[in-house]
Amino acid sequence: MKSLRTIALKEAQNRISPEVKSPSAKISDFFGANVFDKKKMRDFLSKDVYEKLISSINQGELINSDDANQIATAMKAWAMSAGATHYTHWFQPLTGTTAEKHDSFFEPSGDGAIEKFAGSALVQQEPDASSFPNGGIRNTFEARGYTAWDPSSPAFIMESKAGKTLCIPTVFVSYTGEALDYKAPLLKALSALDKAAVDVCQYFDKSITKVNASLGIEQEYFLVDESLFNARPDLLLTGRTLFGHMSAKGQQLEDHYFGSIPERVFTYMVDFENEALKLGIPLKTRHNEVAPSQFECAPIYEEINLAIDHNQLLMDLMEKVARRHHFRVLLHEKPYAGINGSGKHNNWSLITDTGKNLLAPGKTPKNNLMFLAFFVNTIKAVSEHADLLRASIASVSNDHRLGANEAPPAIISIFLGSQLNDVLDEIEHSRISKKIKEDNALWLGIPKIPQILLDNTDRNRTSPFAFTGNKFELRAVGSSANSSAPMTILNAIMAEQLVKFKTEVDKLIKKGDKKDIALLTVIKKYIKESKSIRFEGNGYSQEWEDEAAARGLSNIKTTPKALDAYLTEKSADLFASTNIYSKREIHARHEIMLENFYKKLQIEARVMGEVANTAIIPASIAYQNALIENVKGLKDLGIESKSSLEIVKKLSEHLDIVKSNIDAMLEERKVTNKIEDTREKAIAYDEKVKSYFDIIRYHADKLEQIVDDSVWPLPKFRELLFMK
Ligand SMILES: NC(=O)CC[C@H](N)C(=O)O
Repeated sequence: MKSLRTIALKEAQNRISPEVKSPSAKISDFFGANVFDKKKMRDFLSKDVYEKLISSINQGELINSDDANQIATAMKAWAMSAGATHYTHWFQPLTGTTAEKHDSFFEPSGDGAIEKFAGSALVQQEPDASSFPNGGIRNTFEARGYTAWDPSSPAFIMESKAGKTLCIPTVFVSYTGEALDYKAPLLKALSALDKAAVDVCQYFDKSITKVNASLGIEQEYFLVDESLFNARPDLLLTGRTLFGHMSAKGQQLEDHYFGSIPERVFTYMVDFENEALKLGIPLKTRHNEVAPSQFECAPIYEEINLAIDHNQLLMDLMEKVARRHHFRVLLHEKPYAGINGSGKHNNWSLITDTGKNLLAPGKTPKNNLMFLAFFVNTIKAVSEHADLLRASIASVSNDHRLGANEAPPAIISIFLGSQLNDVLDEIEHSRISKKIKEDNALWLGIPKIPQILLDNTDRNRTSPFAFTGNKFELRAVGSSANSSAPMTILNAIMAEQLVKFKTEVDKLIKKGDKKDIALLTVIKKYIKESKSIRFEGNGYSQEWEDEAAARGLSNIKTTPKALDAYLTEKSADLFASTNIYSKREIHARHEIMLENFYKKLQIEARVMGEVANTAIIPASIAYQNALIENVKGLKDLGIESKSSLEIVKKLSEHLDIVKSNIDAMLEERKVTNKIEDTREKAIAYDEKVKSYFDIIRYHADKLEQIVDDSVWPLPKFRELLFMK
């Protein structure tokens, strides 16, 4: 019988890409075609209701049930005119993926049938899905959960060959009102940030009434041929390779990054981009990434809630469209040990309703004071809550990625670039005279910030949080993550920080300081207090680990311990003051994250055992048997040959180590599974069960290098990485 690998290799060699036709040569012709956007709202709604909906989107005003009915009817009319038969609330439970439960518009009525979609069905639903992670919040006897419409993210139509579905973005909360998803806390953090930032903006510009966070998400991913993927149980079940010797050629020639995009991949990219563009996802960039078979796409930045919905939708689309091309997309942070992993770099900024980017240095010194206020408060916020930010990007898969191959280390630090570092140093050491009467004299005290910063594109890739000219880039986020987790924290800590800033500035003003002097005094104080978080050097070096320790910065390398930061008193104060998590909610989330962590390791350990026992060991023994025959045959002929015998012995050595460690790991799992406390269990999985992975893999990979290539059961790295 032919092995799955042999069949897969043959299939992978004969791929023909499906034909991809763009709806139009001009993207603007079809951009947002499947979105119930403002233009369509205007077409389908009365002027009065349209305006109410817009003010609900902008100001969060409530929509009454009559208006909700009208909006639902309009949405249904639009969706049906586009061919949709069903609708669903679309939400982001704590599984990490998106969730949907379709209902048809169709309803039997009297002697016929009608298509119906009531306002109540738009606004709220009760998915009878009691099996989402809830960390103990929902017992099965009170399993109700509600999805509630988020008007700030427009409804859209998901297309598939077999049908179309109207999707309504929603939050997901329990019967008792606790958040069970990623979106609800994010919206709360954004609202806290809006208020705090507007208050600070008032020092500079009274016309600002709203501040939105903006986000541009770079998405890295790997592609692998579907047949090869299916022949690797580890990829299929865990999203990463648990075995595999690195291919002789990997990324050492640096010939993949920004290289010419392979035709088959390009066709796939155009296909998913078209789907994304129709859904209003403003994709702009595509390129080869550093590792072989690794790629990246990036949209233009958007309001943050929308940007995150779009990224979640994009990941779903990328996976769906990949199947049409006989590809599988790997969103795992580290599918292949030894080469670059994948990140989801989050480019974050703050934008006012007057169109000003608060993290862009201004043209005039006055604008620069405003910039400095937001810039320095960001640094201060991160320095105060570095551990929580670290926790927010923690996951079992990101643990593999952090600290190597252009991914930042677990130590949170901020890279500013030399120019802005100099500016902050100058302010720190300047003397602010309280006697200054003339505003102009004060401006002399503020160093000039060059309007065009030096080219910042070649930035420090080892920094978790880097300033890039007019935004901060949180590079630590993993490629498979829902950005809401870190963005909820980033916006919440910024909100808390801005409130504190305002309190301090107001105090000085009350004492008689001029406003600008008060602002500068507090900014200067923060620069001093947050100095230890700033770092420009190589984040991978031992010197940095040592220096960071001396500075008192944490370096928590693994998830179960990093997650502790969610439960500190400092974090509890933050969650309470910004209203993003109740105690019950954060404990539930903490529990869910720990469970997710150990369950994924449990699956990996099982897959390792299974693949080693049923594929690697049998293939190695079969080859060994052939060699034994050979040794015997040679002996019969009176030929003295050492090489076959040596290989037989080597095989035995590696086989024994693989087998004994698989058995020992199984025993360790049995013990670990009995641990009741989730945190302890997660730590035991990490420190005990996982500690077997390396040794098992090392010897299995040695076997791969010895056993006859034609009988090796698993597609090899060179095939996974280079066949496309
Ligand atoms: N060139 C890059 O920016 C590589 C980034 C890297 N892939 C990461 O894990 O974040």
